[in-house]
Amino acid sequence: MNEVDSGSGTPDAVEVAADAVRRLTAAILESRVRGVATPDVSEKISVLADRLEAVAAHPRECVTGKIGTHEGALQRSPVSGPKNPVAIPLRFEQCDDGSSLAHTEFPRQYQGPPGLVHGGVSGLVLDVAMAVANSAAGRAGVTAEMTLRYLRPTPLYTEVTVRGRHVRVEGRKTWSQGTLEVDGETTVVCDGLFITKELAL
Ligand SMILES: CCCCCCCCCCCCCCCC(=O)SCCNC(=O)CCNC(=O)[C@H](O)C(C)(C)COP(=O)(O)OP(=O)(O)OC[C@H]1O[C@@H](n2cnc3c(N)ncnc32)[C@H](O)[C@@H]1OP(=O)(O)O
Repeated sequence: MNEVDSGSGTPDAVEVAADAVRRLTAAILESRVRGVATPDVSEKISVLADRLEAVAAHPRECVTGKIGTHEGALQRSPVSGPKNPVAIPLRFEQCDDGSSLAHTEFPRQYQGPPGLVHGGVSGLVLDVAMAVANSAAGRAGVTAEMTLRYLRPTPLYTEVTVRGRHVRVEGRKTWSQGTLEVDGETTVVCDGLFITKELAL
């Protein structure tokens, strides 16, 4: 089993900052924070945001490369990216049979119904799990269709196993399947159709 490249091993300053923002996001959502989120704390956070925004490149300058191949795609991904503060982040491994595998716990910021993972977030994660398996099979492409079946609730702060596998191909079409599992039980199944396409971004 190989870890799919989603980080350098030793976190760099951006990864450390992204992780701190992730913790901040979860903490801001906690009701207990209301008492300490004084104007002073809020102002400090806003000052930092202003400072970084002032030196950040325009978003359009950041987008480079081709889908499935460009360096850092997984590092900046909204699912697996250690450099992306909105990412969980998930560390995918590629199994010997080509499927993708990751283990995670979803924190508060991914909540849908109380205590449960938002269904759209499950879809987001499974899209990437399938895309990683497709890329490993040399079938990078874009998502054309996803059908999600929510079989059981997926709880927050509980270990969730994420799997993606490549099912079959026909011309430019690739069918794949992804699952979320908790305690060995499948909570969400996603069937996806991907169309092979190189994106010149
Ligand atoms: C070692 C491992 C390292 C891995 C390291 C890298 C990992 C890297 C991970 C990155 C993870 C990012 C994963 C994000 C994945 C997204 O989020 S992609 C973003 C969401 N998707 C999109 O934006 C797609 C938008 N749609 C489009 O661009 C176009 O509609 C499409 C899908 C490309 C199709 O357009 P097209 O190229 O003109 O193709 P077209 O000729 O219309 O159709 C081709 C065939 O597909 C069929 N088709 C097209 N659309 C559909 C549809 N919606 N439903 C059913 N059939 C369809 C057509 O009927 C046609 O079938 P045939 O006639 O050939 O039988």
